[in-house]
Amino acid sequence: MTAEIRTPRPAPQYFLQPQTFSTKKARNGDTPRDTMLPKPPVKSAPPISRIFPHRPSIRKAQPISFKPHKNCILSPHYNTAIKDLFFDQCFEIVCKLGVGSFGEVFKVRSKEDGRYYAVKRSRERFRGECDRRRKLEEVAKHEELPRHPNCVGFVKAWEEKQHLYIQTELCHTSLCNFAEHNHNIPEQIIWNYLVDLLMAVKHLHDHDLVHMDIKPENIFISDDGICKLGDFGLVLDLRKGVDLSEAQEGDPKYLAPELMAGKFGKPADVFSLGITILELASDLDLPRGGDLWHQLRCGTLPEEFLLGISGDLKEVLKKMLESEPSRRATVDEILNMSCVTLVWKRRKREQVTRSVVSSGKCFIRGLLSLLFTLWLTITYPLQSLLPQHLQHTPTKDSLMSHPPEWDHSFSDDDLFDDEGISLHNTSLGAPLDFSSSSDDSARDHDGFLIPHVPAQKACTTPGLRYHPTHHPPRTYFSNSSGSPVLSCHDNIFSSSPMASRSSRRDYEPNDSITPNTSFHQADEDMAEAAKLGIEPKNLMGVIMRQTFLM
Ligand SMILES: Nc1ncnc2c1ncn2[C@@H]1O[C@H](COP(=O)(O)OP(=O)(O)OP(=O)(O)O)[C@@H](O)[C@H]1O
Repeated sequence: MTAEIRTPRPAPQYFLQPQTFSTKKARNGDTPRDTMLPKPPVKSAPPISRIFPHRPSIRKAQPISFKPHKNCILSPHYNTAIKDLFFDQCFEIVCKLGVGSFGEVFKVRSKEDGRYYAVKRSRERFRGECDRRRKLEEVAKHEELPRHPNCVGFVKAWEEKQHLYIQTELCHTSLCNFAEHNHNIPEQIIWNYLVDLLMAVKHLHDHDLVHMDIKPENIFISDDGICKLGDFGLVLDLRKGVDLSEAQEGDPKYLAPELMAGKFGKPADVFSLGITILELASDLDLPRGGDLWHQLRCGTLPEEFLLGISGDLKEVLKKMLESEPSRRATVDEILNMSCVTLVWKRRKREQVTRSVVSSGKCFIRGLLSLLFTLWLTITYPLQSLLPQHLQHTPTKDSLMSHPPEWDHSFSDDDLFDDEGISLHNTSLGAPLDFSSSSDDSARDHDGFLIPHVPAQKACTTPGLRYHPTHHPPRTYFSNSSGSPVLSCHDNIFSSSPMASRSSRRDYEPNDSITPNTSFHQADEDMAEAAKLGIEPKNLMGVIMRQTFLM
């Protein structure tokens, strides 16, 4: 028998490929970064009715929750007798935010609390019970994650007409969109985002959860510039033991090398975050495969990726992109690096300040509502003691059924009251005089009392002519968007913008008019009013209006 002569196997060589990365700036947004992800293949499945012949069709929206004691009422505003979808009944759709492989995401305004949210609606109907269960997994994973300021907050989920809806906190944009439209991002911002994301990943890892799909598309930026981790569809719960048949790896571009060998664990998130930050800092489209892809996973960071990046950031990136998972730094180790700790402490301070401010706002809102209720409780019984014609004080009910009308599309006319008084001219400085209020002519067309305002005190803006009539001047306060939102002295229940335009003003060209008075100004006005002894009724008007606006 002749021995088989074996020639040595050739050493592996990567195919030489044209470079698979380009600068984002060079593309200048002309071509999309990646083509839209393809829809999942539709296998020619038999109709659902044939697979589940006896499955009762669910017509109404069904809440989805995997928490045992969660209140399962979708919304008190939902009328199941109406054919309209729960989504249409309870939300106003503002715009479509984006489309992913799973679904379409809409910016919506909840009719229940008036706040804005993002609602993701699955693109395709459930293709059977298995498909439905798989999609609902995302809800279970999102729900089990404890809340954190650097993770996109989950609100609720429901299914209707074979579609899954997930309502979450609304963010300003995704990191992917941000990077597409912003080049040469200052390193300070990159440090901020890195630390925000490290805090999010730390939160997950502290709960033995692994995200498994960290990439710019799954990272969001809030209105106040905070980076938040989202899309928890692939999260692995290490406490439940990793079932490798269930585990799914994310986008190959951000994939940790050990995942190719089926080693799932926390270091994979560190690597994906490292690639994400490298992409942001270098402004390059990183490769999805090929030579460079392998180089990045062998611990070699090509110099061309690191141009213009500070030494500190390079060091952090090298630790995060270590090829061997056991040698790769953990999130805690990175957070403890002195250059990161500095930013971490600052971001934490900012976080605390933000939460104190928002708690303060909530507290003031609660206090003002309480004050208003107290005021109603005290004044309502007293009213019966007043002569009949003075008994017109609005009740809370009438307030709710006739909320103040805000005119957002205000013109020059709106900056002046009927008598030509600048609305900026805070006439709260003038003490109100109810002495003539017993006269019917001192009531407006709705029958509300109109206080008499002495002209000299009311008109303090030079260059404005004021013709005192029975109408009081107004003070407008602004909301954060700068829209005029309330007027103080005239009765809020009759503050129709149309009524305010009933007569023309006299306007001098050199009038210096500022359309709005800020809340800060409003506080000063209230203090001024208190000094001058303004009636509580008017103060309560101010308080109520502020309560509505907070
Ligand atoms: N909470 C949110 N706030 C603002 N915009 C959002 C929010 N969630 C999603 N979007 C926008 O919608 C787009 C699609 O969302 P998302 O990536 O979550 O969908 P998806 O179907 O889960 O995608 P994929 O599974 O492919 O990651 C995002 O790129 C983003 O622009």
